[in-house]
Amino acid sequence: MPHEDSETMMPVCVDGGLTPVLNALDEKLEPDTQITNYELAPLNDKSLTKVPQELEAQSVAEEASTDSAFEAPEEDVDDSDSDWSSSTPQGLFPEQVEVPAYTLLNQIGEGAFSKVFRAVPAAGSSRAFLCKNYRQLAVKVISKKQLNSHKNNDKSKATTKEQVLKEVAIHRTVSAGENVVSFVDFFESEHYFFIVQELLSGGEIFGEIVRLTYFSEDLSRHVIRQLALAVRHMHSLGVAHRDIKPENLLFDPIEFIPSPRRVFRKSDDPKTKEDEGVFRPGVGGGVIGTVKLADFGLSKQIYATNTKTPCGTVGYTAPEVVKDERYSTQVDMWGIGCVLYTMLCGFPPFYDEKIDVLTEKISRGEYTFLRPWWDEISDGAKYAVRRLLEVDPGKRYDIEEFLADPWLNNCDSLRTQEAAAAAAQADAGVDSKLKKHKNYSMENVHTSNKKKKHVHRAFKRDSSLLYSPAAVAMRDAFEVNNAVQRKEQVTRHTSTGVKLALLEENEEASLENDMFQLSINSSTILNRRKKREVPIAVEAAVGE
Ligand SMILES: Nc1ncnc2c1ncn2[C@@H]1O[C@H](COP(=O)(O)OP(=O)(O)OP(=O)(O)O)[C@@H](O)[C@H]1O
Repeated sequence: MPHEDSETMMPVCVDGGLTPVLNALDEKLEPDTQITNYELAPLNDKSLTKVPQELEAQSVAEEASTDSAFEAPEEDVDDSDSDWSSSTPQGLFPEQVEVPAYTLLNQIGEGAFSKVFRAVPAAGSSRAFLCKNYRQLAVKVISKKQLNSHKNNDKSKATTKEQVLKEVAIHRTVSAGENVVSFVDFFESEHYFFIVQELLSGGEIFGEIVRLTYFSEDLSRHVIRQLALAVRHMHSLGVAHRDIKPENLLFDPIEFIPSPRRVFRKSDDPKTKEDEGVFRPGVGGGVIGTVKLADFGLSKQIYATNTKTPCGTVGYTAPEVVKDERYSTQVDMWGIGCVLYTMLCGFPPFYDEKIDVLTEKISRGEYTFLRPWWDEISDGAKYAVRRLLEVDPGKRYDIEEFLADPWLNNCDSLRTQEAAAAAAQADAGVDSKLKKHKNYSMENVHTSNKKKKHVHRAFKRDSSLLYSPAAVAMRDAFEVNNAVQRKEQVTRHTSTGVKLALLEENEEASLENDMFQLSINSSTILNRRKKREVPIAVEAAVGE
């Protein structure tokens, strides 16, 4: 039942909102315990099947003495030198001491306050049962010290913990979506928060765009459709992701099958353009199979699904407010448009070295289908991009409209001969189709099921590509773009006089941060990047 408090007009989250979940999480916090294990009641079918109730039974602190019916994962075969397949830790990580339930194998990603590790449930631990469903996992480790050093007053400290809990609550809420990275586990230790998720071993779609410079229409459609399905799931639950970008799209790799006949666009340099490989309808193209949406750090519940009432606004349910709230999810449609544009041509729709100019271009929706890069891209694809990059959120495609778009529903076309040949090759046996790709170190990864000896691939990408000036510029463009979109949403609320009760404190803080980032108008992206702490490799690349 919705909780209404029309007298006080206090922002109380309605039934189905996240506040009850957060409160429940908060009550579980025991400040004096070294490791806090949150009891997370499953919120969806997927987490029910993948995170059984045993998860709640034991404290992670009890690991050493736990005598569980642990079925040790079978050893991998011939994978000792592989980053993505080895079950041997590739170092002793300081974080490991505080997470005995999982064995951290190697670091695979990094965020502003976090590191992400490939991991396995520790033998004999209370999480060992997870081996049945997950051969490997991704453990996001958020450093409390780094979080807190970002802010310097007590109120903000509380806010940052709240932000982490909110990310967890939202991730759990949306985790059942087919194309959403599954949530597995969450707990806190003295120095860290740990968010455990399913592992997508291909890494980020971002890396593939950089490597291939652009995707064919077939491959773009394959990726964007899966992103759209993830977004539909989130929107159906009243949640907006608000940070859609190629870095937050992860994929499971498939075997690479080289194109028997390369087709180049006139803007390509045949000497340097990487082969995308054969596209197989229903499977994927290049090395990209299943695609899933990750990172719910900026996600927000917009409305409760049962009432469609704006979340956090009680006693204020005028139709225009509800309409406006629903428009909030339209931020994601803009994000989908930017990702689609970028995949099709290899560069983002909005870019300028000066942030104030870039901000202006984004606000006005000023982009073009630049020649010669867009010359050979179909009108159907351009139409879809146009409908997504519509400045007025009311006119912009919503998720259902996009999923019905003719171009998106064009059957995965072309190259049927190649697809048939690929299928024949696949039938001929696994080993014969393993092809060496020059930009990858390819490793065979054997699953724990020795009977099937199913082989899939893990890839090590040439990381220098990820810090090339073009790659850094693309990252920056998405970062600024998403911040502008979030800001526009709030500005629209304010200017239409709509009550901003939905802006919780932590969101105001992040908004301020966005505003700060965008208010340094005279900065160029280059200067701004230098002001932040960035990896040395980025600086080096920029300095070239
Ligand atoms: N489930 C996963 N499987 C594989 N890799 C992952 C997974 N989750 C995260 N990563 C890798 O770690 C990176 C950082 O993760 P994530 O985006 O969740 O961290 P973050 O702290 O929210 O980052 P940011 O500061 O950019 O928002 C991802 O971009 C990805 O490369």
